[in-house]
Amino acid sequence: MNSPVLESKALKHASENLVEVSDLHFSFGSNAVLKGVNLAIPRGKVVGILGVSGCGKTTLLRHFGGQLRPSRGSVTFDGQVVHQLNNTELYAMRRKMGMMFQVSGLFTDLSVFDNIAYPMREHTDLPEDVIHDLVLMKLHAVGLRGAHALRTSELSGGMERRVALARAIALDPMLIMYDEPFAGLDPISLNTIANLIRRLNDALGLTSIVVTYDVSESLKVADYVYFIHDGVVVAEGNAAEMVDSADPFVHQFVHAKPDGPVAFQYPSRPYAEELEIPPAAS
Ligand SMILES: Nc1ncnc2c1ncn2[C@@H]1O[C@H](COP(=O)(O)OP(=O)(O)OP(=O)(O)O)[C@@H](O)[C@H]1O
Repeated sequence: MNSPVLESKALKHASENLVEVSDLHFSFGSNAVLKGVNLAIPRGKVVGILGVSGCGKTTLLRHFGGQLRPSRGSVTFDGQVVHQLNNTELYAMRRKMGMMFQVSGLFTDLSVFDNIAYPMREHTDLPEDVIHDLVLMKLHAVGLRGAHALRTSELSGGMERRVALARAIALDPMLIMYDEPFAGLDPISLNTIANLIRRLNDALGLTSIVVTYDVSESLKVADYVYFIHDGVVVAEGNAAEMVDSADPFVHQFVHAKPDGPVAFQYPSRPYAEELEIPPAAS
């Protein structure tokens, strides 16, 4: 039996992490995407989840919100095992999570104001005058209070993403998940989004997960990063540890080397065999 000291340490550890992923497995048909992911997201931190395109980052995020069900292992959010929740519990849990995707998903026929007000009107009984003030506060936080009357078609890509960010924090979530928040942005907008991720996390007491293939940006904003490759976590650490890491995978990724553990060449037969060159006579 565990000693009380060990037990209390284990409990303390559990409560320090808002999300815990344990031995997570998931396949799309015969395509095994997650093959035993283990990671923890501590409360109050910005955590980066990095990996090449197609390595399963989005699939992992979809387990956090319970949109996908693991074939083995589990995701625990705020002490609750996500795949064990019933629909009502799942719905309540999702209200504690905000999401911002690469594609903003804003309603194009609504104004900026109404896009932010939408989740408040849908999920709360707040009176309109309170919603009005809250929407302006959320827009102010992303620097776009003055843009509240614009239609989303009038926004630049960077502004659109900031509106999506304001909407993601509309219901004061505990956790905010960003899926490729930097993709396709010009350098200034990219910096703005990166700064906002950090500032909002700290000012609002959030926990943030940034899923991306953009190593340099994520190392600037994240307290801690995990590298995913071939369905498992292959490296983890803080930004400084990752920059100095001698691990071949991390080195390739951080220094953007075209070849390394992630091969430039798609797997193939030996060149000589393919070109049908006969072996040299001995
Ligand atoms: N709905 C789906 N049905 C079948 N296969 C899928 C589905 N969604 C993703 N996949 C496959 O699962 C694997 C992981 O995809 P996923 O989108 O999670 O990767 P990712 O790391 O987020 O990539 P990206 O950075 O390009 O978005 C890929 O091989 C992809 O083709």
